[in-house]
Amino acid sequence: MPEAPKFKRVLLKVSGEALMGEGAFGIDVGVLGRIAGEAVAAARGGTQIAIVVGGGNLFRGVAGAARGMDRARADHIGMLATVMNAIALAGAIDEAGGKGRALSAIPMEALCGTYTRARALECLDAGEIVICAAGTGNPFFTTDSAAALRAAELNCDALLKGTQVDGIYEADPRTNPGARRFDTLTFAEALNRDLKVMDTAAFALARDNAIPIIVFDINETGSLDAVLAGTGRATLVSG
Ligand SMILES: Nc1ncnc2c1ncn2[C@@H]1O[C@H](COP(=O)(O)OP(=O)(O)OP(=O)(O)O)[C@@H](O)[C@H]1O
Ligand SMILES: O=c1ccn([C@@H]2O[C@H](COP(=O)(O)O)[C@@H](O)[C@H]2O)c(=O)[nH]1
Repeated sequence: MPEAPKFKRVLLKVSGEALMGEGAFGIDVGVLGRIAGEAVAAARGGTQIAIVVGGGNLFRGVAGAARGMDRARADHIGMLATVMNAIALAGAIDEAGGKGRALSAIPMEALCGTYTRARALECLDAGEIVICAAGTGNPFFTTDSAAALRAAELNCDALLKGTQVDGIYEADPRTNPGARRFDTLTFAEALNRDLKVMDTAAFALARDNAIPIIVFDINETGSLDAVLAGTGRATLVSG
């Protein structure tokens, strides 16, 4: 008999930047297909998957604001970037043999469904992979906060942050190659150390709702499967 999945339902945060692959901008269709395939395999294994996708491969509001744009408008553009990624990911999931359902926090019915909690839960229970687009639907937030929010309201067992690094370090490992990596952290430690891998609002929301966060490298083939099996290289934030 196959082993019961460790998690019944998870929220997977897919880094926008990861979708660039080796490129400097945009979507690498090969990377998109691999991530979609891994999500479909996980869903077939019995874990319900809701995804929040970032937009860092296309546009970040803070970058627009730094160049003189109004921050709220820049964030609107950033949220649209996440919708583009969500539509692409839903298509790749369909091509991988699953059913991808993009639901946007900002209604745009010609392109995808509108996110409501009830609709997302209905789709998840029907075995679909739900991609929550447009973040929280509000400027001045990030998709990490959106991931924590959706994880809480969809009663997810864990928030899996699939990013560009294989866990949380004492400082950004991409600019501090000597930084020490943590296998586990408490929420208090993560917040007190002001680790920049995820924003404070996201850590706090996950802590307040007792949702463990697992940070792992989504660029690594098979990493999602390993994390779901509890064997992957990752940092677990809990407590
Ligand atoms: N203490 C730290 N430990 C690990 N990574 C860190 C740390 N501080 C900063 N980082 C950086 O944070 C990045 C992840 O943050 P961020 O959420 O902005 O990007 P992302 O996951 O690629 O999402 P997106 O591209 O969608 O915005 C990592 O790739 C890493 O370089
Ligand atoms: O709730 C949200 C989520 C995101 N944004 C904007 O989108 C971009 C892309 O998201 P990342 O988390 O950086 O990948 C973000 O920079 C914001 O500009 C938002 O406004 N509200």
